[in-house]
Amino acid sequence: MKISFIGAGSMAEAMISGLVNKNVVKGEQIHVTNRSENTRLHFLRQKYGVQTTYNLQELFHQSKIVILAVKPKDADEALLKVSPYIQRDTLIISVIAGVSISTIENILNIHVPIIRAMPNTSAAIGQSATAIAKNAFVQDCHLELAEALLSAIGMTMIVEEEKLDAVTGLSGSGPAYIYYIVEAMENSAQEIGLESELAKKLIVQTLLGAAGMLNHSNEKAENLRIAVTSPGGTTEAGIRVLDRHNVKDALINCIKEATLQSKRLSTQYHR
Ligand SMILES: NC(=O)C1=CN([C@@H]2O[C@H](COP(=O)(O)OP(=O)(O)OC[C@H]3O[C@@H](n4cnc5c(N)ncnc54)[C@H](O)[C@@H]3O)[C@@H](O)[C@H]2O)C=CC1
Ligand SMILES: O=C(O)[C@@H]1CCC=N1
Repeated sequence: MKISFIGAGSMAEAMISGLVNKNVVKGEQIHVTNRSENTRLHFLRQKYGVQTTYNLQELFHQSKIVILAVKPKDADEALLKVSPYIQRDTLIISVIAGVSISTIENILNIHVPIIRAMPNTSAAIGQSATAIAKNAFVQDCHLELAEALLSAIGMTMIVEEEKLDAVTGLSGSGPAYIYYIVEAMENSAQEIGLESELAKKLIVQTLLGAAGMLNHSNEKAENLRIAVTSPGGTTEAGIRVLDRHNVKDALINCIKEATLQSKRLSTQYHR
């Protein structure tokens, strides 16, 4: 099976890394192109053994799956460029945020199966939370193919396309919110007198443990938080500061704003 990537940035690399490291396909079965940065293609070739080219005919020849991984602003140009090479039985998987299936259909102007997916960068270690939506030309065999591929980079769920803006705001961007919190934890470590290496280990295990608790216990996050918070204790003192700064509201607004931005992009790039 040959898989072609249009776009060779962070998301493409996360997916390539997940696919190759989980042995779903060999590196040489993956073909990659980007706009013009040959050094980036060279890097991916060296690291994952993928094939790279700027010859689109070669890229698409016998390619069963084409993964679109360019930025929303470049979608129009990239789709126009590749449209002459798309065959009716090519499965298109787009991870482009905020570009609707109908926009892709309108630009490609050919009846092809299209799956719009919203993964996140944890795909690199097989831990993406991915939601997918499909167009009318997607048959069971295409869905099976997409799920087999995407399950190698994490968990996949099928949703209505209208939910993908919210998915983008919540879990597509989600890793960044967590890293933002970790940055704050790392910064504080210095000030409270913990060396960065020790702090990093403690932080990462704390995240893994909390994620494991959320995954394996039947308790809601709120109850798990309450269980940590002894009356008159340290957590209570810390969380009081978060509440004073309305951090929960800020996070809620952050996710709503990211969702809105996905909707704005959909309008901006609608064709
Ligand atoms: N980075 C992330 O966490 C996630 C990103 N996405 C989506 O994935 C897409 C890619 O994001 P990143 O990898 O972060 O972007 P990036 O900027 O790292 O990579 C974009 C790639 O597209 C290539 N490109 C641009 N125009 C092109 C053209 N006309 N023909 C061929 N290649 C072209 C660039 O050369 C570059 O390799 C975006 O649409 C983003 O919304 C989706 C989920 C998560
Ligand atoms: O920031 C972005 O636009 C992309 C989509 C989800 C994560 N990164």
